[in-house]
Amino acid sequence: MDMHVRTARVALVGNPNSGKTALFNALTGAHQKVANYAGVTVERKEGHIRTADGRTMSVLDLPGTYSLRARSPDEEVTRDAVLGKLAGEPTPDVLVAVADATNLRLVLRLVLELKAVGRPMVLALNMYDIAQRQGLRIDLEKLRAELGVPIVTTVATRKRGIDELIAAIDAAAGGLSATAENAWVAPDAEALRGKALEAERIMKACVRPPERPDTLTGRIDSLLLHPVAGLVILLTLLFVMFQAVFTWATPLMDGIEGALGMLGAWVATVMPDGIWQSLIVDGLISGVGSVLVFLPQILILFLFIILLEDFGYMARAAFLMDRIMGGAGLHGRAFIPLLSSFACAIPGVMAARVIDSKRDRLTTIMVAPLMTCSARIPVYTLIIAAFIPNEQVWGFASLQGLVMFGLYAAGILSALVVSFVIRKVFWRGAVEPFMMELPAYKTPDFKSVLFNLWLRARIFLERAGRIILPLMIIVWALSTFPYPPEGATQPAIDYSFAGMMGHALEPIFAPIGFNWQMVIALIPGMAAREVAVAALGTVYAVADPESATSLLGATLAAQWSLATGLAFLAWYVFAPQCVATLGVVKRELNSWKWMWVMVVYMFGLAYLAAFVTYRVAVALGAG
Ligand SMILES: Nc1nc2c(ncn2[C@@H]2O[C@H](COP(=O)(O)OP(=O)(O)OP(=O)(O)O)[C@@H](O)[C@H]2O)c(=O)[nH]1
Ligand SMILES: [Mg+2]
Repeated sequence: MDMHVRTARVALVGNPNSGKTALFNALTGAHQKVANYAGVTVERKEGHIRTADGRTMSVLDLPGTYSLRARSPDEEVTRDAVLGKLAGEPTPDVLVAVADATNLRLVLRLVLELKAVGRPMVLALNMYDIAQRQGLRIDLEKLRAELGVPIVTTVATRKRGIDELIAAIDAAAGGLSATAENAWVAPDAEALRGKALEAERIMKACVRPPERPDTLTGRIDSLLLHPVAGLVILLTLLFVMFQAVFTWATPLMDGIEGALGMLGAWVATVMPDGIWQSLIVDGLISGVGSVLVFLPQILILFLFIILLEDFGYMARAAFLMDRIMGGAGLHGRAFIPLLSSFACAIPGVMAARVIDSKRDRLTTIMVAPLMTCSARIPVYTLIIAAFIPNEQVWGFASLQGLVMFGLYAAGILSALVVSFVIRKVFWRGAVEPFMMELPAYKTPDFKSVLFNLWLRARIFLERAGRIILPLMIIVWALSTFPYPPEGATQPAIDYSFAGMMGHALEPIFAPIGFNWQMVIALIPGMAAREVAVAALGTVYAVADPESATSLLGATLAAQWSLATGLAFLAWYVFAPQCVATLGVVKRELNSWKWMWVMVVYMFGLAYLAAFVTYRVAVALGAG
């Protein structure tokens, strides 16, 4: 086959955290997730490069690996992609080995393994900016000669060396025969040792360490990883984060809330009273708007997370938590999936692919949805703002921020307890020690932080449009029709379909203090957690049109007892109210059984927690 007719296929292969995805984004203009810890990418992703003369090549971004002798599911993806064994996918024409230039020792061994595959190869020495800043001297000529592959230096985050890399890939693709067989056979321990020695020799011959070694990382680490000081710093950071979520966001939220209230009032004056006005004001503005208000808080939380990720702190936090997690029976690498679950359990469950042991992976997936995902933020903040007084405690901390902190802590603690129980009940055996490499500290890049934040905002807004909006139209319709009979004495909503459903299910939820309006909200809330907030907005707006233009929080504070509000919070720490997560759990574990185990145990915990909370609160006089 003529290589210049068919598009060449390129695969990016390298150690974890070497910048493969950053390079992929720079080459293709994609926006895949990049973060400063190992194991961010767990799936193959495809994109396209344009060469200088306008042809295209396809590129694969792959999970990081140290060897083609794959151990975990994500590493298998990389091995199979390199060897052309991935279903429906031809062997790549060119392998681009992506190396962290400051950490060549391990990647040289992988390069030697990749050479044995017998494909044309280019070595990208990425993070060259850091290598130069550290004063590391790499003899590129000698390295080229030793390895026998073309070498390009790159700085993926600044898009430096990208054109040169494309040219080198193009040149390597030009000279190949399309049918070359893969010469690779899985190396035995002996062969691997040989490769390691060879890599060591090349390393000595070509790389001279900096004259003044970098002591800053060591100095920062001795503080941040200190068993006592480190934990104090971690807790302080979390504390500041949750305080910020409440204090910084308030003015912005007030602004959005005010604007939505004005919009509703304006629509009410320009549209004639009646069904269309009710749909727009009660269904759309009150429903969807009650969720949109939470955008500032979500962005503040993500700003913290993105900054800490890029700086390289998250891997240190994992290191600090390792003893605690190990004690609870969690695998060291479970930290990454659990961390991702703070954004959303879906990427979290998928990230569990970095765990090689099947049982450890299952345990991690089973507890990942207990981490507080961002869809819970609207629920938590709505209820906290309505029921927890906006007071200072100890003179400096906001009580609302502390409650939020407590809810996050409850999620983490319950994940530890549940995984401990799974270990004790289902299987025993040693937990693998923590083996995550600590990345070098990096100053977060202003532009990419802003960009990541924008991506987050977009996800949130898209969910509001794609999931919440259509559901709110349904909730509105169910709460409006059928109309009450002549001479009805109760509010109209009592006679609607939603009212009937709510009243029918109310007895199940009465023991935990939920009223029928809440029951109605829980049903569409199965689609996604924040939908419950939107549904409450619509249900209360339909029930009392006067309240449509006032704040949902104020309505709830007037209608619910404190005990009910607290029980609702407790419910949301545990309830598995997200069909998308359940779908991903089913797919990743390839098992309906475990998905149902998750549904049952999480609803069980939710009911129990809400029950206890409600009863205790009532007993203390908050009923
Ligand atoms: N200074 C500097 N930072 C870089 C460079 N390339 C990547 N980074 C940063 O290095 C970190 C890791 O980058 P990723 O692209 O996520 O690494 P990866 O190889 O895809 O990692 P995995 O998917 O976990 O295997 C991120 O914080 C990037 O911003 C570079 O050339 N210079
Ligand atoms: Mg990646």
